[in-house]
Amino acid sequence: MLGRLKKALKGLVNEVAKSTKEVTEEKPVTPEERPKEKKEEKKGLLTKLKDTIVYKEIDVKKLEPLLEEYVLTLSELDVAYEVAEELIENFKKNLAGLKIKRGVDEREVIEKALKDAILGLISVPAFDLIEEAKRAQREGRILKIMFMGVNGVGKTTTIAKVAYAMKRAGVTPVLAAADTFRAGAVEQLKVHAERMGVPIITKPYGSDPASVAYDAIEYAKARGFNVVLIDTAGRMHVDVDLMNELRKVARVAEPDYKVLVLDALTGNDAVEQAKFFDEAVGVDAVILTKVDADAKGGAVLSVAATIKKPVLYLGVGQNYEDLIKFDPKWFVERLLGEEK
Ligand SMILES: Nc1nc2c(ncn2[C@@H]2O[C@H](COP(=O)(O)OP(=O)(O)OP(=O)(O)O)[C@@H](O)[C@H]2O)c(=O)[nH]1
Repeated sequence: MLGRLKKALKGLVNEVAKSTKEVTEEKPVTPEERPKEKKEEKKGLLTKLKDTIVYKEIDVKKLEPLLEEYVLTLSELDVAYEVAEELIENFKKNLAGLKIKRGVDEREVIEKALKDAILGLISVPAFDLIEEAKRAQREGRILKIMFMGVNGVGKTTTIAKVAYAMKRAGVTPVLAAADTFRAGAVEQLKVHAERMGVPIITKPYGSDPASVAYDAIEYAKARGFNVVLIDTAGRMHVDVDLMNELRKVARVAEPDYKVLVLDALTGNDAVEQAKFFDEAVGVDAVILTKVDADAKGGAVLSVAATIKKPVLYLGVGQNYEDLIKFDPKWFVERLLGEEK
């Protein structure tokens, strides 16, 4: 998971660490720092030590070619080019003027500069769907979440994972099988619903998806459920009909959150999909799937940095439990911290 990106970033830290140089600076001695009268005779050596401070700094200018090379390295690992550029630019700013004191591990300081650069790109206010579900239940209202995404990204599996997590937290959701475009999709979601013991509202193949969402909300109201998870059809994002259909589902269901499911393995295309869906329908948050199978790792960074919408979860496998909460700090630790 994220293997190659991790390796590249560690490599970058090492390269930068090699280019630190020692600086010796004369520091004027203040009267308080002057040795006391009695010790006057020993003054010579002591004063000299006190007068000079040695630290290391990084010649960022000299590093330019290396850093530029890293923009390319990162973009080969699915970090969108503009994100890679911004990341390196921020890293450069964090390095400039750094004074690494004697005895301090320079790698740690450089690592922190890189971590901060990444955090600056991906830290956007997030929310927790499970906590939101619990809150809706406490307040006796209905939380509506609409899931979107192109074919095969893992949308149905992700809805099942979210439903599972909610059920475990004590909130049973109602599923709305509003992907009436693909006959198999309804069946697939039904299998999950039965396995987990959560209600599902379905309609025959070809029915109006907005009406399925509407019925599921009515069902939840009538039976006292507090969450409705709406599946929608996955087709290519450039499909105009699909986008109109999604807008209609959104208009009818008035979801609290529109969550876009993206596949980490699609790399830069995930970023394009995110932009497209955001412009066409509006996206509140993202869930990134198949991160377990993603050796490159850049998609997570790119998506979070490009659309400035929170990544809520990462899908890390095919089981219901394989959904982990995404936290930017956890993510940078995972990338640059100790091997876990
Ligand atoms: N390794 C891995 N596989 C996943 C993950 N999430 C989903 N999958 C697999 O991806 C494949 C597609 O998942 P679906 O849930 O059917 O995808 P979908 O987006 O609903 O597909 P459509 O219904 O065609 O739109 C399935 O084989 C899932 O098991 C994940 O986080 N990791």
